[in-house]
Amino acid sequence: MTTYKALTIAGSDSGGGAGIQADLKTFQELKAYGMSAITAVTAQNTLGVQDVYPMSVAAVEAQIDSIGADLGADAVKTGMLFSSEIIEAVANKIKQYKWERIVVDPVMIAKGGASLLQQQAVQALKDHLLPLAMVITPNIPEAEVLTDMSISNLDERMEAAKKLHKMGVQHVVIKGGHGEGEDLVDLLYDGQEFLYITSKRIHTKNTHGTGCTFAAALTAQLAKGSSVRQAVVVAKDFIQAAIEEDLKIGNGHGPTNHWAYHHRQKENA
Ligand SMILES: Nc1ncnc2c1ncn2[C@@H]1O[C@H](COP(=O)(O)OP(=O)(O)O)[C@@H](O)[C@H]1O
Ligand SMILES: Cc1ncc(COP(=O)(O)OP(=O)(O)O)c(N)n1
Repeated sequence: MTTYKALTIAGSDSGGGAGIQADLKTFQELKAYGMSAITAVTAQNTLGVQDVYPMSVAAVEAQIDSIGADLGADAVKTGMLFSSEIIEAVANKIKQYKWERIVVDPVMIAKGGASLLQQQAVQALKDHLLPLAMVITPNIPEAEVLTDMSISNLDERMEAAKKLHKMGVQHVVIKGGHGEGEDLVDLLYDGQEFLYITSKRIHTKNTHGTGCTFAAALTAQLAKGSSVRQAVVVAKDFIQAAIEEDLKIGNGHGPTNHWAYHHRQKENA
């Protein structure tokens, strides 16, 4: 049996709904072996982010080296990177280990408004990491910051996807959670065609960590050899199940249910 390996380079969420914790749970549910390099520790729960403790660049590099020198990775996801120094170090390590299946989730601001990326680090993301990305998965506000345009309809989202593709990203997924209306569209652009992945909006406040979970599912599928298009479809099914069967824990925006997708697969088998 081949073991497929997925690495997440991201921040830790003590509440377990987003960040490294969401990524590792998702990798496990999709049968990819999960590994991590922690860029920052957040004190966080369903009510918000209480504190952020960034790791040193040396600590981030050392974790990646431990993995690169021994286990290797079939796909890599980046999440909260916090500073331009960490972004540059991560980009250099990705190049050093010649990792190619890279999913960049350009995490900027948590649901409660806490900043997870310093403002001055946006340029470093564009200069150093986007050209290495097989897929980038911004939500609408993140796509607006990266493209310096405002996005209020699907046409503008398509224009933003083209701009991001021109920055060197191979595939762009602009997620639709922050859009308007009952129909929710995640948009995939591969440089030639657009694919619209649609679903009904689920009315719940328990959406903490949806972006991390979606990108982690995508990464797990890429680690197993899926095409980007197939991986996005599975990731959408994974997050849909995780939101539909939310856990109703905590007093704020609760986490999604990372075992719901697998549970459904077993029930339908
Ligand atoms: N209320 C919802 N109902 C159904 N799917 C949702 C809902 N909110 C988010 N999603 C899905 O979760 C994923 C993350 O979306 P989004 O909220 O845009 O990103 P982020 O969590 O990074 O802000 C996307 O696949 C999106 O379609
Ligand atoms: C440590 C950490 N990383 C990323 C996020 C953002 O997660 P996301 O999936 O975008 O979900 P919300 O925070 O917007 O609910 C985070 N909160 N913490």
